[in-house]
Amino acid sequence: MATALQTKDLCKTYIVNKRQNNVLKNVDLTVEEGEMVAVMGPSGSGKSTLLYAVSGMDRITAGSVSFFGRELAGMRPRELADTRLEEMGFIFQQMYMLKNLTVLDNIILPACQSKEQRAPRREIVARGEGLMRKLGIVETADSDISEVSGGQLQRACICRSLINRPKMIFADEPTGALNRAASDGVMEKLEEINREGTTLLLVTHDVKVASRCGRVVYLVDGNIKGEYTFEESLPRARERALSNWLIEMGW
Ligand SMILES: Nc1ncnc2c1ncn2[C@@H]1O[C@H](COP(=O)(O)OP(=O)(O)OP(=O)(O)O)[C@@H](O)[C@H]1O
Repeated sequence: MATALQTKDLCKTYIVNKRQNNVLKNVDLTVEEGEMVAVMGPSGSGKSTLLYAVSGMDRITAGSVSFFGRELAGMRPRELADTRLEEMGFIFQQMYMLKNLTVLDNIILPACQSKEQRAPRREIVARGEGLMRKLGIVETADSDISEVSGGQLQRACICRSLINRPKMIFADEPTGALNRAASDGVMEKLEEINREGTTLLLVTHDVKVASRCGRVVYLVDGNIKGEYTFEESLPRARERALSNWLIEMGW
């Protein structure tokens, strides 16, 4: 297995109104291929900033981010955009679906933009429908995005994140807008995708969501304060163990 992601002394500073905000401070994080890792931490600790920095969505201030052995900072803008389109998948709490397209058209959009896939539209449509079937939402293919539930829409976002067969998925609060049942359904699918080989890094506030991952990284004030690797196998035991550990971390 390769190392999917590695940061060394990663720093991110925002300057707002001439005031410097050092959000990430020398973060060293390694995610191996095939892992499913949750990032937790207090509000404002820098979780989303970390996710954006390691996925090339935001420029870093100092340090390095290596994605499957390639330095993101060393890439030209076009190469970075192609890497994000072809090799990374993104899932956000806000979903960012285009309102004037159907659910299926939203899902296949990244494949239509892909240079690597270069598949005829009917093949792309078949792949999109196949993913929708797998995620249990194929009946919503031709619906307008305002006509489906939040849980269905988030599953559609997962389909979209998978359409170009990414090596790694980055998810920012993927279940944040969902009720417990819909959240469990989304997490089951993300676990399944992970079992099939896709590496996942996800930010969450939810102990139940994080307890479905293999490892939890705890961020405080822009630094990794600790990490927890699960040894328990039963869901309840995992949740309890993680809750106890989070309390020790000061959560
Ligand atoms: N685009 C931006 N410009 C300026 N400051 C920003 C920007 N994005 C985030 N910040 C600041 O960075 C800090 C960390 O924000 P971030 O969203 O990464 O935290 P978080 O841990 O994800 O928080 P939450 O759990 O509340 O979502 C905050 O002080 C925030 O104000």
